[in-house]
Amino acid sequence: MLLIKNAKILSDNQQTIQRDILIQDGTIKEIGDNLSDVQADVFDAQGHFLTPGLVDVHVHFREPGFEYKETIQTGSLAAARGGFTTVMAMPNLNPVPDDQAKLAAQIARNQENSVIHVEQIGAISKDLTDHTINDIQGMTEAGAIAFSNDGKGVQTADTMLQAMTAAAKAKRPLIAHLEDDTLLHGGVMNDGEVSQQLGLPGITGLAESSQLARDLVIAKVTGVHYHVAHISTKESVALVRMAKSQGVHVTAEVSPHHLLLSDDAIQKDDAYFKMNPPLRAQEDREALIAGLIDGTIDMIATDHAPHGTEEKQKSFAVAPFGITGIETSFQLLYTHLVKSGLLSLGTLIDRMLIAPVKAFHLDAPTQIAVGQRADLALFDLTHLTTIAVDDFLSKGKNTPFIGWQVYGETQATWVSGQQVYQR
Ligand SMILES: NC(=O)N[C@@H](CC(=O)O)C(=O)O
Ligand SMILES: [Zn+2]
Ligand SMILES: [Zn+2]
Repeated sequence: MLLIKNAKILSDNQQTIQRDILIQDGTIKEIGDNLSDVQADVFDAQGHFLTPGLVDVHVHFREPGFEYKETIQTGSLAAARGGFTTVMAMPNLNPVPDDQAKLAAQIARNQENSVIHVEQIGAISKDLTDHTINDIQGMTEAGAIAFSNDGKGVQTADTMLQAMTAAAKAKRPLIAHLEDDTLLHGGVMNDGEVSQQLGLPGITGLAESSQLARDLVIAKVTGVHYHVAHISTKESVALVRMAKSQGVHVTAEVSPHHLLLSDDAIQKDDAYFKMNPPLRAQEDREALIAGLIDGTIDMIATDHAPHGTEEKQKSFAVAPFGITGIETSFQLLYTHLVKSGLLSLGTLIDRMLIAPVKAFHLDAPTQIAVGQRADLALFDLTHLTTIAVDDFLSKGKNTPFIGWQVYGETQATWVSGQQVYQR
């Protein structure tokens, strides 16, 4: 038994109230004032903010195939340090989980090596590239939570139509990484003034939004739950807003880095700022924040994309796309969206927990209540700390947020009442 004393939790009317929480057999048994239990281990939360563990629908844990970047173990420990207790893992692995047996093996591997809950996303098509649609029904039966070719765009309307039809039939969401290869022209960062100044080839926002427009009309016809990964442009936000108003079953996620940075933050050739989609213009960033506030963008997902330090220290032109993010997301967003007055704490928790659980029908608690599984995270909202790479549990040290000053440091994380992270 575990007794968490003096925790601040969100009340029904979005205020924080101080409570003690008693946990037995992995479940919340009692919530009250001045609880005591002689048999329980006591954890003093010291007035910090306690929430159900956060949920991230977009992470890359790299195992199997790229264990030098991350493993399921290091990725899940990093997630726990970020206050996350449930994540959805992308299938750009080697081998790619693209059939029923491989998907089942990947689920077993996740379960064996992770300290948190990891749901597995299956690949849409063979090797994430050619046009053979995988066995969506078979992988659904093996436990795939959704389907995506993340890392690659689905290039043809025909492939997308087949994939959406199969996913709709299997009642599984289809997650789109939007990227039209014919519009890339070798680009490595956002196409604009900054790319011109740095002499780096640009990626037009049309590579994302034109494919999104195509997908939304196909999604409407098929009735699939269509989810937009890492939305990055103002045109894409407008398209999702319009599609929602027309009853398309569409949801969207935005990453912390697209909310907090734009391409003008890139002042030199530094590949820690290189990710896909790229950091866009200031007006795109503003549209993303507005979309997050009005609910056009349903949720925040980190797109935690760890890479080796050596490969990320290469030039922008050749380094791999992607930044690590799961350990820093809550504190960055709390500091720069909540403390700054743009969002309430309750809305941030909605976008990082409640909305993802609802959209993907995940088995994860969304409130601190008696009978709920004790997946919990404790954050210190009052002390300022500095993001330091030496503190990372992820193998990936590649983030442009190193050195940023933030509130909201994780103090502890529990999964089913078992502590999986302690500051
Ligand atoms: N986001 C990235 O820049 N990279 C991701 C792939 C992806 O999410 O598209 C990766 O796997 O490294
Ligand atoms: Zn992607
Ligand atoms: Zn990704």
